[in-house]
Amino acid sequence: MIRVSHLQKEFHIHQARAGLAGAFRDLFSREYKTVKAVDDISFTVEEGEMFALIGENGAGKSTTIKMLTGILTPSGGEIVINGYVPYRQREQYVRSIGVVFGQRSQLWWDLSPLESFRLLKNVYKVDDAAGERWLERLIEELDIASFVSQPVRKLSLGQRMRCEVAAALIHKPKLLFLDEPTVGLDVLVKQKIREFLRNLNETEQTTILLTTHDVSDIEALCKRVLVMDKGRLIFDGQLAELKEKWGNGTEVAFQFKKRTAPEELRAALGELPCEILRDNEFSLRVKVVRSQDMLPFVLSVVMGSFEVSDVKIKEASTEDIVRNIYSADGEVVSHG
Ligand SMILES: Nc1ncnc2c1ncn2[C@@H]1O[C@H](COP(=O)(O)OP(=O)(O)OP(=O)(O)O)[C@@H](O)[C@H]1O
Repeated sequence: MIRVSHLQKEFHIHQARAGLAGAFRDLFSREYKTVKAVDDISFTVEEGEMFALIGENGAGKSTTIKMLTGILTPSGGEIVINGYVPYRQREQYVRSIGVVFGQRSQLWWDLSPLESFRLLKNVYKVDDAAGERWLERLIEELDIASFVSQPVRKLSLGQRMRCEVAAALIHKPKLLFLDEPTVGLDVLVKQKIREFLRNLNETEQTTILLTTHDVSDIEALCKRVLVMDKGRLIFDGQLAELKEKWGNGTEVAFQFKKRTAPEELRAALGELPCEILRDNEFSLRVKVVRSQDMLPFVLSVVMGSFEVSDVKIKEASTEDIVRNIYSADGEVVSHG
């Protein structure tokens, strides 16, 4: 459905010189700096995938989405989506996609969402019985019936966002882009929107790409995650893999029936690359990095060699991982 190869976008930014003399010189010759907002990224997406594009502020997510939706023309590389090149065949292409940009509305401020939906139906030429049934389904599943006839300016952010999602889907696109769809929303509205998106993906096979700063959006919706940093794609894979790669690993806390020294545990585990931490004489923690391979081994060795009264396994949360991806100074921690 989506094929992106060696995509690039550069911006040329005018750099103002300092002081009055600098401003005077700027009148005659301007200095420009080039910013590589998107720097040679490639990925493909199959129909029906639901995935997240994440990265810290300025990583290049919005620029990427703008190129994918045909708003910006790339400086280099190629994008083919559904057989279209977005920035070249913009008019036909936008009929096949839906877009929700958190900060930009598709709804007319002084009209009710319902009136906006009817106008959009005309624009997209889906003003038939099937289009009407689809709209009714959107209204029901997004639970917006009680306020869909009020002017948009009177709606709360959560109500408006649900209407925005309906507006983006009026023409039943096969591909939906969402840029920060849950930012600023309360937990219940977030849940409603997520449930709706999950169901849409399952029943209609809609391909969904979202950018988000909210880690719980990813946990709830996406198996696949793309991580951008300084314009480059630094990770493309399953959420579970991301946890393995950037998580601090998994920690297993053992409570022993008898006093047990870390050295005894080390002797039992041999050369296994793991860290052993001591809480007290009866409890030790084992930290493993590649948990999928290591964890069963650690459990069987320790349980087989010692008398254990309790075991607790603590996996890194996605929140921890995202925090780990960006170290305190915003640099990406290198993991090979
Ligand atoms: N129109 C523009 N002109 C000049 N520079 C731009 C423009 N748009 C983006 N940039 C620069 O490109 C880089 C990537 O920005 P982009 O908005 O794509 O990042 P982002 O990952 O979406 O960040 P955020 O999470 O803050 O939205 C930044 O350095 C930004 O300053």
